Amino acid sequence: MIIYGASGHSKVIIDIIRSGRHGTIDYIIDDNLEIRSLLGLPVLHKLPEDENQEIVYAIGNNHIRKELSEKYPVKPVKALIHNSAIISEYSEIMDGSVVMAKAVVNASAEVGEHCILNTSCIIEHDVMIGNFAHISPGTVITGGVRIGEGTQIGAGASVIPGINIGKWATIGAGAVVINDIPDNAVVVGNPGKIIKYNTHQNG
Ligand SMILES: CC(=O)SCCNC(=O)CCNC(=O)[C@H](O)C(C)(C)COP(=O)(O)OP(=O)(O)OC[C@H]1O[C@@H](n2cnc3c(N)ncnc32)[C@H](O)[C@@H]1OP(=O)(O)O
Repeated sequence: MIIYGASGHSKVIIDIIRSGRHGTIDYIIDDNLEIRSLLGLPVLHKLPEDENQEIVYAIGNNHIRKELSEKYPVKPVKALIHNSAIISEYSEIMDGSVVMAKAVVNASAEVGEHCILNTSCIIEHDVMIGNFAHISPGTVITGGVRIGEGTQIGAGASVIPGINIGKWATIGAGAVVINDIPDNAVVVGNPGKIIKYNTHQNG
């Protein structure tokens, strides 16, 4: 398979793949011509000509990950899951998503395409997560929470059961979300309060 992006995030994805079960990495692609290798892998600067080549978008920015996946509609990889993650057989994680070490996904959770479930996040039962969302390290997403497309939940944040969080919102690091959150809202603190709204540029 091919990794698109030679960033810190792609280093963690390399670790997922090397943790087992996912086959081999052919090479990495990046626009930056100065980057020639990453963690012992070659970095090339053009897309594969074979449309059947599987690709994972190793880009942390949710908007850019979406734009790339729409611009280059090559075959996304099946979800990449670190060997130490605990994933219920009754959950679903869609193509292109990545699940870092020690993440937990419980029964009846549904995770969309090209999501990031970062290190040690907890996705409880019946949670629904839209495409291109990023659930940062150490977060706790409790039962029945819904998270819209492109939303980022910051490191260490918690969301109480049954809350609906809209699309392209940002929940700050360490926030505790106790109310429904509209699209594009930026929320910080405990209890979580809206401080502003994302535009495409800052979100
Ligand atoms: C593997 C990895 O690294 S995954 C990466 C995980 N990334 C994260 O968890 C990052 C989450 N991002 C944050 O928490 C950011 O601070 C954001 C998105 C909430 C806000 O960022 P910005 O838009 O740059 O806001 P800015 O820094 O200007 O802060 C605005 C106000 O909110 C406050 N604030 C910002 N973040 C937080 C926070 N997490 N908790 C409490 N207050 C906060 C600031 O103190 C400031 O308050 P003031 O106006 O009274 O001075």
